[in-house]
Amino acid sequence: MTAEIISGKQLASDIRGELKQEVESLKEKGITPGLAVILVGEDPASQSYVRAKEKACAEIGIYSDDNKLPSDISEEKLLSLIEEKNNDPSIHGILVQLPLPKHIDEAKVLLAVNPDKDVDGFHPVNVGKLVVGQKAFLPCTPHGIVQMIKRAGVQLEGANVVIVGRSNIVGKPLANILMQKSELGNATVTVCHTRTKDISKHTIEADIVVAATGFPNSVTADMVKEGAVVIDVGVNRVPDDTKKKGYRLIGDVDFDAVSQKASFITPVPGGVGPMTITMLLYNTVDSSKTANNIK
Ligand SMILES: Nc1nc2c(c(=O)[nH]1)N[C@@H](CN(C=O)c1ccc(C(=O)N[C@@H](CCC(=O)O)C(=O)O)cc1)CN2
Repeated sequence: MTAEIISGKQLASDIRGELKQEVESLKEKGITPGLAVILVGEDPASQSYVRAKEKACAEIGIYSDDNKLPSDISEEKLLSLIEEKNNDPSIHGILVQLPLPKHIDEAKVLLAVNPDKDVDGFHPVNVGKLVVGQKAFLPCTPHGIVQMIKRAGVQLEGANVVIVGRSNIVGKPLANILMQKSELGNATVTVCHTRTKDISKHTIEADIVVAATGFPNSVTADMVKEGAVVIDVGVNRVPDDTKKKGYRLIGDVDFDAVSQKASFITPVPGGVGPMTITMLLYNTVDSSKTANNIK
């Protein structure tokens, strides 16, 4: 079997087209969705994600308020910038790019964002709402993954999903979305992690495998069953002198071998990554509508 590729790039472009139209009609009502983007430090990957987010905002007409802070900024100054954005009515979404430098307490920073502007869905209030099945901002990567699975026509209801990775950004929220009694859920979910005794024992039974380990080739062909759907969340930079940037990107999945066995697979680049940014745009537009009592 050769897997069908689920193109996150294509799906992202379709959804961004829909969002662009929605933003145009909001603007006719005098509403411009606004996103505050906060980047601390000079991590090259974070800089590139933030640039991509700002570009995506510009493309669909969202106002992006760009805040680049030095890596040695104090926690106090960062918290006061967040407070300023919490109180700014032109801002409907606030995102603090992660990871933060070691001297800043990430939990404290995420707690400082007004939950109503928390378009990353990382505030404990939104995390809690998701767990108990209340309406909340869904974290962007998990939401993007679920949209890719659904729009590929893959049945989630009753599916056995195995997520490899238990991060707060991907593994845990994805498990919670997929467990919901909703159209985005009704799956049976297993989360594997570094202390799982035999990861293959779980993945080999899965209808859908999500690899979010942060390590290249951590999901191999012998770990997945024939016809499984495989979603690759990894973005790993591998040195490559033949590339202009000096590296190439690979995921967490052994793509060539696994795509000979899977029914659907996501590529890296061009898979989950572009959907992460798209769902951020979606949450920002949604937040601007909620702030203006528009359904
Ligand atoms: N505040 C947040 N911080 C982080 C998040 C997040 O959702 N919110 N997620 C990740 C990084 N991330 C978004 O911020 C992200 C990762 C990857 C991509 C992406 O488009 N990847 C491309 C390749 C891009 C490249 O050339 O490097 C792809 O996979 O095709 C977008 C966003 C951690 N931090």
